[in-house]
Amino acid sequence: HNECHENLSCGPDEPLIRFPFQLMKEMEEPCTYPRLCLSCTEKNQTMLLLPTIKLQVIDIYYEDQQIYLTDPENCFSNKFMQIINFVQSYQFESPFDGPHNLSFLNCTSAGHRHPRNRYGDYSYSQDSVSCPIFIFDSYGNVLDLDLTSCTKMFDIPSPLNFIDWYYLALTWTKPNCSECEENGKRCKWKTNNNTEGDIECFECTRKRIHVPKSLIFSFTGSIFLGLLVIAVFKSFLYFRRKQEDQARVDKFLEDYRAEKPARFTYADLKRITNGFKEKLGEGAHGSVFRGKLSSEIPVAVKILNNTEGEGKEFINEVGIMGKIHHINVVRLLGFCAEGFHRALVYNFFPNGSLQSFIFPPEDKDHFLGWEKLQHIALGIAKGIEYLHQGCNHPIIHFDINPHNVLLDDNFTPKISDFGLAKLCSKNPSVVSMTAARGTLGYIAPEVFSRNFGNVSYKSDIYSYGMLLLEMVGGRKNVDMSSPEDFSVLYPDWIHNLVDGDVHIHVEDEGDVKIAKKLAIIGLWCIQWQPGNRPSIKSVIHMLETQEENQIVVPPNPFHSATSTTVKGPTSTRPPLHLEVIEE
Ligand SMILES: Nc1ncnc2c1ncn2[C@@H]1O[C@H](COP(=O)(O)OP(=O)(O)OP(=O)(O)O)[C@@H](O)[C@H]1O
Repeated sequence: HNECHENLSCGPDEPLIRFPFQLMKEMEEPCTYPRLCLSCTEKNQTMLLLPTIKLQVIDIYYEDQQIYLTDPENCFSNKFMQIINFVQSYQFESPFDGPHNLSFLNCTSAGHRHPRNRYGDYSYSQDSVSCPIFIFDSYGNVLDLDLTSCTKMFDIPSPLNFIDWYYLALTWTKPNCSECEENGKRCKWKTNNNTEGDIECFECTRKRIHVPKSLIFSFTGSIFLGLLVIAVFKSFLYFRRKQEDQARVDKFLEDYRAEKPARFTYADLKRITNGFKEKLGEGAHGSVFRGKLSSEIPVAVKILNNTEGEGKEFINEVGIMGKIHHINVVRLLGFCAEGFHRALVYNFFPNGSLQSFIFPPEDKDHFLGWEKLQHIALGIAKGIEYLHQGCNHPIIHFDINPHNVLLDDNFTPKISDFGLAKLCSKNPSVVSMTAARGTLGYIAPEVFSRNFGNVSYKSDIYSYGMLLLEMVGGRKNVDMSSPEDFSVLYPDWIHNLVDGDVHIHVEDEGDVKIAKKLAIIGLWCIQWQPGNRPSIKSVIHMLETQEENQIVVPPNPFHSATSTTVKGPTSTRPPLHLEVIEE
């Protein structure tokens, strides 16, 4: 059914096919009343299918409901009865008013002009054998015909019109689509009609996909919402970036201000430490409490005992630490000096001091591992290098020991406790001392007694060496059981380790190398003569670049104070009851 197809036809010059006609395909069910069926030939001719015959369609005028037909075999007389039957049963009429006659002529030879197409091209044919009877319509034009060989058989009144004797013109009365067409509509057979041949009008509009309005609203709504979310997100990012910028500037300003330690009141400290609630530990100079600055920075507040030293420790710490900034040195954030209250405020380090991590390697639960120990040793050395050579005024710490090395979350060591430190002139090779100082076991001999040489930055090297050896051995380097007569235990033991006589617990070969390297460097650092100890730069160089077997093992100071022997355990020790020289 060509209900809406605009351009259905058998070929470019053929009439359009639409209601009430329908295009039949071959093998389709027979065309029965009220259907009017057309088919296409191979030569693209349009054929009207009557029950038993086919007539060629020359033209169809849908507005006038007229169809023009011709017989492809050019012999209407042969099909006259079928055509009459068809016209009557389908209620076709003649388009022209009034009765007229059809004359039947018997011709022995008749030269007819035949239409070849609907535009009036003609061809002549003469086939009086297959079609001896010629039908002549009284309306028709006979001028073109040669009827000399014809004899008239009979005349009959006819409902049909033959135009120019070769067109059959018919008007269909049913179905009548004029009403629908006047309203700009098309018509079609009623789908569930009881009376055959009934039609209904319909609008031939392009098929549209019906999208519910709600769907359109929700679609546009979601697009709008999406755009809104993107806009909000973008502005959120914009403002967050601005905030981050602002935070960066604030942090910079804060850091800039913090270049100099802040001054706190005692009330501030109370607030920071929440009334000195959480005590982290206690040292020789005071107690340390945990606290929090307003900006959520965790801090450790050291309340100094103000009974001794006339505030010297305090001045030392604030004076020195306020000036220095290094990743391996504790940062002094602030201080308090109010009446007799003295306090220092540092960054808080959750891992506490190195002392609490010095364990024998066998103690697997607490031992840090050799790699980490080497990393800590290197960090401390770099901190000392900074103090000795890196800042404006060289600083000798004088109290390097595991208590005064704090560890941050990543076990990066931070040298702390500058209470004994001394700011030196540009050439700190010789320092004047007023008293023996430091922590038992780590104090360089020359600090104890000038018999061993001048006090200098090499004193820190000695303390660092002892710290290294303690890290390797994981136990105390002095026997404190009889303080009157303490004995230095470590170096002898370490020498045995280096010689291979003592075995320490290691996981693999690499660990042995680290342990021996730390031990050898430690031994170099604790040479009795300050001049024999390496500078902290050489220590770093050895730690960073050299293999343990490339470093020469130093002489055993416990074998003889002046001995240059390189190897061999010793049983004799120099007297350790040295007189403290007051300067
Ligand atoms: N910044 C800090 N962060 C975390 N814990 C700290 C901090 N400073 C100190 N502590 C803890 O408080 C303890 C006491 O520290 P303090 O420096 O007063 O004493 P010390 O170094 O152990 O001894 P001394 O003062 O005699 O050298 C330390 O052992 C450490 O555990």
